[in-house]
Parts: sequence; C-alpha cells; structure tokens
Amino acid sequence: MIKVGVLGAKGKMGAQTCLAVEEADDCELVARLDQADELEELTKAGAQVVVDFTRPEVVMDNLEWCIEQGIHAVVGTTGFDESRLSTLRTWLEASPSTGVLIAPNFSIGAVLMMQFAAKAARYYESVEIIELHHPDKVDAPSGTARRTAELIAAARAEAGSGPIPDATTTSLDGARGADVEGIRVHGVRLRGLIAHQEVLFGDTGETLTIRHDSMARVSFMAGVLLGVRRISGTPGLTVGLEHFMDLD
Ligand SMILES: NC(=O)C1=CN([C@@H]2O[C@H](COP(=O)(O)OP(=O)(O)OC[C@H]3O[C@@H](n4cnc5c(N)ncnc54)[C@H](OP(=O)(O)O)[C@@H]3O)[C@@H](O)[C@H]2O)C=CC1
Ligand SMILES: O=C(O)C1=N[C@H](C(=O)O)C[C@H](O)C1
Repeated sequence: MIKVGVLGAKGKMGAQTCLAVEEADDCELVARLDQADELEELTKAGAQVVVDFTRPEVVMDNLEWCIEQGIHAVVGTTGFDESRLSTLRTWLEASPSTGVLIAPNFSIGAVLMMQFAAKAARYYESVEIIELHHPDKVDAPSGTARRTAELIAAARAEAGSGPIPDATTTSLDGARGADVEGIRVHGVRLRGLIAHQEVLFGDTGETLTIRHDSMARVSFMAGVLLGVRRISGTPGLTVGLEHFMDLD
C-alpha cells in the first residue's frame, strides 16, 4: 500500500484526489491537509507520497519541506517556470532518492494533445493557442497552455522555423493574447467550463486544430494515480506525465 497525503484537500482538485486515492486498491489516504494545517501531520501519518493541488504562491514552500523529509511529491499546482524547476533540482540533489513529478496536466488526453501539438509544430508556419477554463481559476495563461507553447517553441527552434507571421501594428492591450516564447496564447474564462484547449496550426490553404476537453475533474485522476504509483521509483525531477506513459 502506498501511503498518500493530499495538500489542498478541501479544494476542487484536492477533494477529487482524496476520493480517487481512497478508491484505489493499492493506496491508503493517510493525511488530508489544507490551508490551516501543519505539514508535520504528513510525517506523523507516515505519508510516502504527497499530492499537491494548492496554489502557485505556496507550492514551493510545501515542496522544500517534503524534499527535506524525503517524501515523494506528485504536483498538479501551476506556476512552474525554469527558475522554479532549477531550484527544485538543487533541493533534490541534497535528497537523491526523492522523486518529484511536476505535471502541468494529469488528463491523459491533454498530455496526448500536447504531444500531438509538438509533433505537428514543425510543419506549420502559423500557430496560436486558445485555453478555456472555469472563471474560478486564479492564473492565466494556464499551466497547460504555457507548457504547450514551450513544447511547440522548442520543436520550431529545432526545425529552424522562422518567425510566426503577424502584421499587427496597432492593437488594444491583450488583443493578441500573451506571448509565451513567441507563441500567442489566448485565455477564456467562462462559467460552465472546466478545462479546455485548442491548438490552431495554419499554413497556405489549410489549418489543423487539435482540441482537448476535460468535462469533469475525474478526468485528471487516472494521471494522478499513475504519478503516485511511479514516483517512488523515479528519483529526481520529472516534468510532464508523458514520461510515465511509455509513449515511444
Ligand atoms: N495539473 C493538473 O492536471 C491540474 C492542475 N490544477 C491546478 O491545481 C491548483 C489547484 O486547483 P483547484 O483545486 O482548482 O484550486 P482550489 O482553489 O479549489 O483549491 C486549492 C486549495 O488549496 C488550499 N491551500 C491554499 N494554501 C494552502 C497551503 N499552504 N497548504 C495546503 N492547502 C492550501 C486552498 O485553501 P484556500 O481556498 O483557503 O486558499 C484550497 O482549498 C491550481 O494551480 C490549478 O491550476 C487544476 C486542475 C488540474
Ligand atoms: O485550474 C484548473 O482548473 C486547471 N489547471 C491546470 C492548468 O493551469 O493548466 C490544468 C487544467 O487546465 C485545469
């Protein structure tokens, strides 16, 4: 049995994760912590793996503490840029048997959407990303959109692609979206939505649209459990659930 603690347990994703862990035959939910709780409860409960669905402003403190204790972490919280990832690698060097998975999106379909987009990137002159989420989301663009843009930008750089054409010379602030490594990312916040993304590719005479929809938060749970099962055997930092999906 894998002893699992959940951080952000009263939140939308944390609550869903507690249910999924309780239902999994090979996992035991030993701690459910939220804002007011002490991290020490994790060690008292003997947690081996922590799942973090909190907030970008608190997740690094949580991870520093978990890594110091040698507790593996499966992280869905957003807000990871290269500087944060580099800090995690430094902390993990001092705790070499500990594993941390940072997964911008745990939905299997969303991971495939990102991989398909990265594969398509080299063939198209134009690309833009539209991410659509529920209006309670605090960060924009989404972690998934940022990661998708990074993967596309890396594929375009490797292929020697030129700049994306855009003749705009006058515009209102925000009209062309955010610039993530040269890729335009547009955000929609709409009651009724959960998590959705379109990646639009274009070239002369054709377009390709790759779209993924999470219609319920249960869609993230297979990925969360995959991370929980694999992380203790994967020391160091892993970025992206695709590394646990045997895609190649
Ligand atoms: N990777 C993925 O597949 C997914 C990632 N996410 C990401 O996960 C994060 C959480 O999303 P969501 O569940 O919708 O957000 P919620 O706001 O519903 O939940 C966050 C929870 O964390 C609590 N919290 C805040 N600070 C702490 C702390 N220091 N320790 C423990 N708990 C704390 C919050 O309490 P309070 O409300 O009192 O602040 C709240 O209960 C976001 O970054 C989101 O983007 C979401 C869906 C999927
Ligand atoms: O806040 C959310 O809801 C989600 N957050 C993640 C993100 O920012 O990409 C994953 C998913 O899109 C849902």
